[in-house]
Amino acid sequence: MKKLVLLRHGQSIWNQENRFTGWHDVDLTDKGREEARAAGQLMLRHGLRFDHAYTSVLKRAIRTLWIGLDELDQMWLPVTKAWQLNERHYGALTGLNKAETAEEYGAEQVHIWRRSYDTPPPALEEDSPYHPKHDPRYAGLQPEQLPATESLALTLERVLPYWNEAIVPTLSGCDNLLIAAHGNSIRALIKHLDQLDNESIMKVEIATGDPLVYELDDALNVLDKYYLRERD
Ligand SMILES: O=C(O)[C@@H](CO)OP(=O)(O)O
Repeated sequence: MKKLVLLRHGQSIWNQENRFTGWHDVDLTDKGREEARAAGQLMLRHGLRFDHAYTSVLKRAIRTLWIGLDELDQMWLPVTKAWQLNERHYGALTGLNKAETAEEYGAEQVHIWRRSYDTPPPALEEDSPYHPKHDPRYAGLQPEQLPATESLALTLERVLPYWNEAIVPTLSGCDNLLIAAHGNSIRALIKHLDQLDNESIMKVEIATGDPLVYELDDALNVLDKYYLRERD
């Protein structure tokens, strides 16, 4: 039996400030580091050790992974960083306060932007400093690969090919894999793994620093799924 653990990063500075974040590269708060440490300790207590780890190219996920692996004494682990595991791009909402945006546009509209399956937020202008074309970490990508906004559906369109082409071959050849990522890139993976329809995935929320375990057979069929804290 294989184990796949999905771990959302600990609280970030913009989570704390209640700002739309997406691809903006904001770090963890002290609380976020503590959440990452607690997640690592929880995995340690349950005897989890990994053969490989994946994360995004955003420091809140990378640092959560580092802290978790440090707790497991597995800092030596091979790690693959992939932009495809980034948070969904929040478009022109990036940096805005979520409560103030709800006051301006209405709670219903903001809920549609945040949780509808296929309605993306308004797109970023190309000259916005938040546009990924200005960020050297994406210099190797084609212009059409760089999002100016993303719905969950569009996020899935880049997460799923990466899952199939990169993660599945790795997972097929090992026992235990850790993915440290983001609320919406993890929701995209969950939609695929649990075969949820577009309606059901809207209700799925992912907490920070809360390891979610999938037990899989050799063909990567899901045998069981649980939050590790439920078994603590
Ligand atoms: O701001 C973001 O990038 C995400 C995750 O914090 O927010 P939401 O909860 O709206 O998906």
